Amino acid sequence: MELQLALDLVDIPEGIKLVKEVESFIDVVEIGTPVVINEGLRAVKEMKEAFPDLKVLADLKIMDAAGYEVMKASEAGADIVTILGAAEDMSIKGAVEEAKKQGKKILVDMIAVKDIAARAKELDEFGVDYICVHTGYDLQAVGQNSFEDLKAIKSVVKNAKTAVAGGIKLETLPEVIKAQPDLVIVGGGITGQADIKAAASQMQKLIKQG
Ligand SMILES: O=C(CO)[C@H](O)[C@H](O)COP(=O)(O)O
Repeated sequence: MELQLALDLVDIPEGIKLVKEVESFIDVVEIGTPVVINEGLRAVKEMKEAFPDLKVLADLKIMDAAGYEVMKASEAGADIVTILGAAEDMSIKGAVEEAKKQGKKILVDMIAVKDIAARAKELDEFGVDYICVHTGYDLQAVGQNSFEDLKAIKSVVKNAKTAVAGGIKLETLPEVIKAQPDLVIVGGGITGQADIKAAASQMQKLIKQG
């Protein structure tokens, strides 16, 4: 099980400063969608240059023109690129094909997908690398989480790794770990804490205990 730190509400210098503090506790650093919108793929490039040993995920949430966008994110240094599970099958296949060509990985974000289990089964057959259940900020605000969706994809996915994101905190991490995802994605649960280092370190400890 790996830990991914999601950076959503920072600029590039703030992001790099933050990662310096928690570098040894995380496996993947995510350049979140708002950061890509504000800073462009330059954020991916500068993060990879600053931390060549960390995997960098570009959270592009691709919906169309997937091959091209995966190519651009890969050129910027991304190791993993995200596409939406709601995208057309052709787009998902295009993303997988380009990622394979570039030696990169595709993570499918299942945000807003209604029949999670059925779509996860299809995506798994397309050869995606990760399938991620995700409760976005708007549904977190009304008290939702992704624990049941994680169990649902775990029961159907045979090849892809599974991931979970959306409002995970130190207190809820044990319940997430029980479902045994391959990748746990945490943003505010680390970046919003008074002691960022302690939060990341405690999370890594729980994840390592499995
Ligand atoms: O992709 C995202 C929002 O669309 C976030 O990066 C993801 O939800 C993790 O952040 P948090 O733990 O703060 O919810």
